[in-house]
Amino acid sequence: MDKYCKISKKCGGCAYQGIPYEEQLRKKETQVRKLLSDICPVRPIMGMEEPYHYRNKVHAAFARKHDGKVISGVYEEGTHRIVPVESCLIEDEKADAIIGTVRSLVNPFRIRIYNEDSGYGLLRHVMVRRGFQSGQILVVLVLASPILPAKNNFVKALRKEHPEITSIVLNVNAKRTSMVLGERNIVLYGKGYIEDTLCGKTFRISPQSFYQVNPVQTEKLYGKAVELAGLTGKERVIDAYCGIGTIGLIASGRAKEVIGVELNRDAVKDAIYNARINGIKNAKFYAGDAGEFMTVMAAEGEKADVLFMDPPRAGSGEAFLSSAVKLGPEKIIYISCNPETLARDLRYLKKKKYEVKEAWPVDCFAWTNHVESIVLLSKLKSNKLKHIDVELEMDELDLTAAEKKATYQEIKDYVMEHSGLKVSSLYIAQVKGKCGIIERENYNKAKSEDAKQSQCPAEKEAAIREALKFYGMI
Ligand SMILES: C[S@@+](CC[C@H](N)C(=O)[O-])C[C@H]1O[C@@H](n2cnc3c(N)ncnc32)[C@H](O)[C@@H]1O
Repeated sequence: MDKYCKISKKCGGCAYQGIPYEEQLRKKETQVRKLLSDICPVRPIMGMEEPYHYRNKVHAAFARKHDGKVISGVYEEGTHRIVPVESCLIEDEKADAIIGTVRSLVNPFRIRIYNEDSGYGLLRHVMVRRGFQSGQILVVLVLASPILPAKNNFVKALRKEHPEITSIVLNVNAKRTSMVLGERNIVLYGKGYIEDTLCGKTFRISPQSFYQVNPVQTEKLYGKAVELAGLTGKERVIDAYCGIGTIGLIASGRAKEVIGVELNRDAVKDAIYNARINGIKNAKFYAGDAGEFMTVMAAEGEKADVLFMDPPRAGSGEAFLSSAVKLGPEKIIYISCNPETLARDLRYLKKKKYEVKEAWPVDCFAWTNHVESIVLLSKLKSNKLKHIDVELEMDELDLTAAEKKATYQEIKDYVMEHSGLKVSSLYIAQVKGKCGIIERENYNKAKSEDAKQSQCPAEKEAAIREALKFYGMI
């Protein structure tokens, strides 16, 4: 039985509240399939076993009500009114408890709450980050000024309730902005960051650095991304939009060289540090705009074998993509949290001699309508057209949208792998016909109308149907 959140309507964070989890997964998979229907086959979505309390980063805005009561939570959609949140089905429970304690300390410590309209007051937000494997906890108090009265006692009181906190940072955000974090950090306790382990590597994560919010799904995401890259140890790999270097460092043991680029300087410092603490010597990280970086690399005639790209929701830009094509990697692994910009960028790459092989949706954001995807692209060989397989007699040339999703050979391979049965193209064509996937006339008919055709046996039909389902064709 799925759990239900009473404040979901006001909060607006979980658009899929009230929808059973299995159905959420189907909706997300269908969404990706629709958006990529003319681009590539979409594999089944990777869902969560326990889709609750997965968010390892929680942040709460603070306000004081007219009666003096302190509340914390999220902004009601489209407004600056705070919806009080004491517990949340997707947030880390320990983080919620820590935010509750900060709330309870505000009045005893006479901390003024920041007022968005007047710009007066001190406490704006609290952000908590928890390492999934390490259990380390970082609390970031976002204040409008660097001075927190009685700060040592405040830290002591917070740690008394939560001795598991490993670091507390005062972040100064004096600007009248909707950005949560300011630029300056003052460490009040501990190291000022947390470390966590992902895919066997340790990562330092500073307050301002990006880190995927769902660690269980992130391991699946990165595992699949590295698997699709099919590295042999000889490759020059680019990790673009690399954050704290996660993907590149995880891939580094199977590559000759890794080059990472990232806009956020704090994240780049983390990436360099992370290479060091993991004893990785074949990775370099650069701070800068990924598009500009790729443009310079391409202009200097550099080459790369594999490109991992994991841009923000807006996707990538023309400068990045056109330079990526010039660098000519054999494979591109595109990781995206926005299937719409993903589809746009894939269309561009498809026109530039890249074959979009397959997409894997991953549910990193249960109960919300967001979905992450990984896509494998491979560079078309110039002689590719000469290698049209005999199976292309079964013609990939005038396929319907559903047909495009898997070739005859892919269906045959799937059937062989999953049921051990060998099936002919004719049988596949017959089953497709039954499923309403329009075939060219001559697939189904023998040359002579009178000639007898063998009919697909029931057992093979069931196996072919299973493959068609797998590829989202029926
Ligand atoms: C979706 S995150 C991915 C980070 C990393 N690959 C990971 O999995 O943790 C996107 C990253 O792109 C960075 N970014 C945003 N715009 C950028 C740009 N124009 N050039 C380089 N990096 C950028 C962000 O700071 C963020 O770290």
